[in-house]
Amino acid sequence: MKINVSNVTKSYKHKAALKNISFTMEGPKIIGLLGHNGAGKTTFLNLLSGLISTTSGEILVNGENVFNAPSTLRDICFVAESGNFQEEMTIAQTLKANHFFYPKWDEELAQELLQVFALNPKDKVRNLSKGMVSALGIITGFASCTAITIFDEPYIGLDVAARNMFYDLLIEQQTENPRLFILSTHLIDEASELFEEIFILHEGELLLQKTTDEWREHIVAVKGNASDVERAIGDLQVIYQHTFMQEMTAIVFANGQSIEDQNITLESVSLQDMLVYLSKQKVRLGR
Ligand SMILES: Nc1ncnc2c1ncn2[C@@H]1O[C@H](COP(=O)(O)OP(=O)(O)OP(=O)(O)O)[C@@H](O)[C@H]1O
Repeated sequence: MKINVSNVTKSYKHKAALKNISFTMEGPKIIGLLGHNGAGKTTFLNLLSGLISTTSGEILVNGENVFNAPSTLRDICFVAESGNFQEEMTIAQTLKANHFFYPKWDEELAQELLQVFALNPKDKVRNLSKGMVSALGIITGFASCTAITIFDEPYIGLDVAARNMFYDLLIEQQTENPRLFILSTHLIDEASELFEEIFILHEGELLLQKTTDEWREHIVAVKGNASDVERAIGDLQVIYQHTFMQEMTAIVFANGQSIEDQNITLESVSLQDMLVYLSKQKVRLGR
């Protein structure tokens, strides 16, 4: 499955939620779609799922525009943050409707996960707690077996044990039935080990698209005396820089170049920190 995003802008009245972004996503893979509040993540996911249209530019899924080829939507399951279920339906009816819509639906898995998350199929959606709605979303996403499965903040209201269950399922499903999973979450440190590729949006722009290996290899924190750090980093792209009492920390994009100096130390940068640094400085590292 390949998603081509070309020059996409989405404006709501006078506000541009996405500003001329272009990139590709290709699966099977687990992708982390990250960004602070209002970055444009949900807007992008709504566009990809054909729920709203672009102001300009286009999104193609395997060469097809989802608006021109509605059948493509049967291969995209978007589990929205708010839980996009009908309040008056029971859990059983909700799953049945999804079974009907998604051609590759795995009913056995759906039944198994109902037990795992201890949901009663007879309960109405309107009477479920937030965590139960999240669990229903998780069941729907996995059982849909769609080539593109999207989870937007899938675990609101779920405790750590249930979240860990979600992570385990994600790994298990990616092994048994590989697909393109897009996971948008604010719990970055918790989920960062799962991601194979990372996209960071900020104020409607794409600041970073890197595989996890690229990010780990190329983005480093250089620490030491300010003059030593400056000499060591030379003309490397600086993402963030902070000096306190002559001690400097510079987060740099090394892009394969080695950084050497006896008096400096090199440290890895967590994904959570990188998101903060990139957004603060609005540095764009794209592809
Ligand atoms: N229906 C809408 N009408 C007007 N503005 C909107 C609408 N939906 C989103 N926006 C605006 O577009 C911008 C991007 O919102 P979006 O929900 O895509 O961000 P997000 O990255 O998903 O944020 P969060 O992490 O808080 O869910 C925000 O400024 C938001 O206020």
